[in-house]
Amino acid sequence: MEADQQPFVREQVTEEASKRQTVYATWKAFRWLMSYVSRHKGWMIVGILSAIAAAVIEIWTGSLIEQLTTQAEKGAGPIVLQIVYAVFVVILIGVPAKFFMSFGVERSSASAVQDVRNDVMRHIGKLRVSDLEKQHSGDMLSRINNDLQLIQQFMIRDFAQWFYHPLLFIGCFAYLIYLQWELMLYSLLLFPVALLISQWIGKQLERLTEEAQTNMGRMNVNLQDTLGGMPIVKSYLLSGMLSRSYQVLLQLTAQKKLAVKKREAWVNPLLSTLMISPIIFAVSYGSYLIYQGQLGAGELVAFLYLLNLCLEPLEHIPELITRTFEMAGALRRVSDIVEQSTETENGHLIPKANATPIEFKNVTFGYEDHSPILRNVSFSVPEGKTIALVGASGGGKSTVFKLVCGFYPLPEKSEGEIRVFGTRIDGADPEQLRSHFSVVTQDSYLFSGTIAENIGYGQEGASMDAIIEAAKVAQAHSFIMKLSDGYQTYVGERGGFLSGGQRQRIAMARAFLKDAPVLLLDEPTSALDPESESAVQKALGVLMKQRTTMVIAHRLSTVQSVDEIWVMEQGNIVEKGTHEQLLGMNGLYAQSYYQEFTEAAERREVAHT
Ligand SMILES: Nc1ncnc2c1ncn2[C@@H]1O[C@H](COP(=O)(O)OP(=O)(O)OP(=O)(O)O)[C@@H](O)[C@H]1O
Repeated sequence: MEADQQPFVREQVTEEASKRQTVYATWKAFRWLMSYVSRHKGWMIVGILSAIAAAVIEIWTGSLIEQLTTQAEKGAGPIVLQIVYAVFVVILIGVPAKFFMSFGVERSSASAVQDVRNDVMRHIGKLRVSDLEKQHSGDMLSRINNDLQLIQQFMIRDFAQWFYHPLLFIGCFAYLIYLQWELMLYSLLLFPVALLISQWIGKQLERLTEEAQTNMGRMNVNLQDTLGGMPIVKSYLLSGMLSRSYQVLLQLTAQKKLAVKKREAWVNPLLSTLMISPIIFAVSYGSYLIYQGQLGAGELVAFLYLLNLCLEPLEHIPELITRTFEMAGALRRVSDIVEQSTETENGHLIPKANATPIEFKNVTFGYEDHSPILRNVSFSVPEGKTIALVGASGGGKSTVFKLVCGFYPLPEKSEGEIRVFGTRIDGADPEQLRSHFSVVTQDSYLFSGTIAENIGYGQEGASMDAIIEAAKVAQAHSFIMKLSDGYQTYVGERGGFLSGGQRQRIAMARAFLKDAPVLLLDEPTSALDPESESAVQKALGVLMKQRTTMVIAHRLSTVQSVDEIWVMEQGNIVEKGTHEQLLGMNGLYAQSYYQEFTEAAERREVAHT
């Protein structure tokens, strides 16, 4: 029996622990948000003080009305008139108080949320590539757009109400207790029930909203995949499948949102009814007291006015609680982003004179701890030389580049080290590190914008002359000039309006402009037709001159003239030498070379027949 109960107990314990974690995460996220609000505390203080003033003015008006009815009952005409004037004056003072309550909090909250957006974006820019690769950009977008929108709405619409309504309630409540404590307590008989219901529902709404927001993130992921991979989606007839999964997510999100609305729909009328109950109780019991001669009719009128004031916040507070719970879920999802650790920024990477540009010493690395991709790799790339990395797919060639650029750190307990210009790169400033490299990959990324802008990204503030010069060296100038808008031609999303060869030459021009001492080329010509390839090869030849270069290549014919070729096999460098030396070794390189040579000859023969 005890053994049977154990899993149940364990489940309860983990549920308790996860609840505690959620509460802690919410509290931390809220403190994080408040740190932004405190940067704009001037207007926030104006807003909060005005909220307090507005609440005090409301209570003051109630107290004047109570005096008014009492004096009217006594027949004190002149005093009554004075009180009526006083009521008007106090009401007029209340108008600016309410304006500054809304405006002060809105102004400070809007600025705070703007800072949050900026900081979240900056933080994303500093996240580790290794962590970013594990998340989908669509989900990230959803957090930045949908979740931050929810937080913004809460801050602007609801935050000030948290100062105004509770204070109004406490003030009115205390005053009513002072006036007629017995009548007040009878009136509020059913009130705790309303508060309990709204708190219970609030928690459900928080959970449902978080689930709906998570689903919206997934919908974004789906949408981005569909739009981003449209040619593949269409050619593999995937649009039906993708739209079905979008529909499922949409339905799930709609269900969650409907569940939120359903709860609100039945709880709000119930709460409104419970809200009116104090008035009904007060009128009934108050009439009885008048009948008993213990209360004047005027006193009851004043009591009802103040009770109504007291109920106004109680009508809003449950709604405020539910919206706060809704916002808490979104806040946790946004603050999750800034909780993720960023790349180190403290170290410096200052090139030492005559130091080797790239050096690996006993580097063992795996994306997962248990399966190494590189095994005890050591090498150094001499200054001004060109080294080609070749080998079978999956051997770890691109991983070498990712490590050199510091995208993935070596494990802490690793005995290996990577040095760039003599300095260990772990702990080095990532921007300083990457300033030493120009990277050109197989599918170079072009940003939405013009050709000039895309080349200009190579060097901040580059002049148009420098951009044109770089394009000329990259063999791109002549095709750019043939385009209707020349350098101002819009390249489309990811450079979709240009051909593969044109995109590569623009990427090459960008690399020229960067003018970094080391070139990392990851199969820059493998996706090109022979004509584009020869143009890109020509550009590469100029780019590589007097620079240290590492080039990854699949086709061995493209790297025969480099200074040295290194063959990678299952995470090791197994052969090193010039093209001739490697052929002489008659090893893996020679086998691959002759196979490629034979295949090319066969293809030529087929083409001739
Ligand atoms: N981000 C990643 N997370 C997990 N595993 C990865 C990641 N990137 C690469 N790998 C794995 O590491 C191994 C080496 O990949 P790498 O890209 O370095 O090989 P490669 O020699 O450049 O291959 P190719 O010539 O096909 O580009 C592969 O088994 C690959 O699946």
